[in-house]
Amino acid sequence: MSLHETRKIKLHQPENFQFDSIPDSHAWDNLHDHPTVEPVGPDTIPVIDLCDPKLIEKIGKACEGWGVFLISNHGIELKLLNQLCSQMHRLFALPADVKLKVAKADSFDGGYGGDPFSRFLPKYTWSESFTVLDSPLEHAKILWPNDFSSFCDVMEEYKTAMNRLGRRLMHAMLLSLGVSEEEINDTPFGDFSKIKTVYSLNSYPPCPEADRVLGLPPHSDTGFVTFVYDNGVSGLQILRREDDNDPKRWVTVPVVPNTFVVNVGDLMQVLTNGRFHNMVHRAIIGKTYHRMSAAYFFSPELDVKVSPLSKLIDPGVGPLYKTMTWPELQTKRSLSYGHALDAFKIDSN
Ligand SMILES: C=C1C[C@]23C[C@@]1(O)CC[C@H]2[C@@]12CCC[C@@](C)(C(=O)O1)[C@H]2[C@@H]3C(=O)O
Ligand SMILES: O=C(O)CCC(=O)C(=O)O
Ligand SMILES: [Fe+2]
Repeated sequence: MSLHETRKIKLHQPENFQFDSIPDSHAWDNLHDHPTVEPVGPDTIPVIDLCDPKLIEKIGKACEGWGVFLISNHGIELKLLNQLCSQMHRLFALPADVKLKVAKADSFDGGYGGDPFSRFLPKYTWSESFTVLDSPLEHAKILWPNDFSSFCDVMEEYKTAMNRLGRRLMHAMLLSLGVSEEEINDTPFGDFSKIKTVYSLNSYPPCPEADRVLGLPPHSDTGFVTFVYDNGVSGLQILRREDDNDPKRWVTVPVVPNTFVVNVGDLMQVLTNGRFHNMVHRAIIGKTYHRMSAAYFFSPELDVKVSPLSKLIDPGVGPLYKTMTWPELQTKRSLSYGHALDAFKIDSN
């Protein structure tokens, strides 16, 4: 398969590149719009131990002040996480023509593809991804006709573990805002068991001109929260700004063994009526190491209506967002790049 053919589906195929310098199609010119800083001093991203007696307080502070944090002691076995990384390696090591057999028909489908923003942006990303909606079985049977179950078994275990972790974290986040267990159980998602399973496995191959290419352009995720686990190679950056007077900067998320990065998504901003803010992030590329990550989008079933929780609505101000379903928000996102939530804002005038 030629580079030209793979480009038609807007995909970066590292094995197709024979280059002395990167092709212009992949060279971004606005990567240094804000300075990049290390996560130190005031930019130290919180690491929260899920067994900390002060968990609720710490989570609340991290969500209000940051929108991103790392979690340790999360209860997911290292053995499973190592298996997840091995399966990611196995998947992305497949030849391009095999991976393309399960190419996404549309950017919001499950399957293999480039990044979903490429249709809005002038350049291609230096990445590939495989998105799973519910189960990878159908695709895995095409990728590995004689051995699909080792991939599926690991993914099934990962899904069960992540849904349990997601529920636990959502409870802690809402408890931190004073929403009681009873009130959480009265939400349309009950105890957060009405959850749609969606995750993306991402691959960011190294690039000799790493500072001119981009893995994923800046975006916020649309679900409640996203859990990112990577293979120990750094590359995730978050756009930090404490208040309007603070200069924006890209903070590189540190690699801390056996932790997940958690970031607040659009639907969490809606649910908390703006108390917690979505987090803009991007993925950059390294010069030497191949980064892989699994991003688990903890989000409601597709027909569930999400609106600000009544407990969190200031009576003097009212709700800041209209009721929406996850697909309605995603549809807005698929029509333009950035600010999908604005379409659901309630004008306070
Ligand atoms: C269900 C999904 C979540 C997701 C859109 C998608 O249909 C499949 C991929 C996901 C992803 C990955 C990159 C960032 C993101 C914002 C995007 O556009 O596609 C997320 C999506 C999301 O959070 O809505
Ligand atoms: O690879 C990462 O660290 C981030 C991935 C991500 O932001 C996404 O899949 O939405
Ligand atoms: Fe993301």
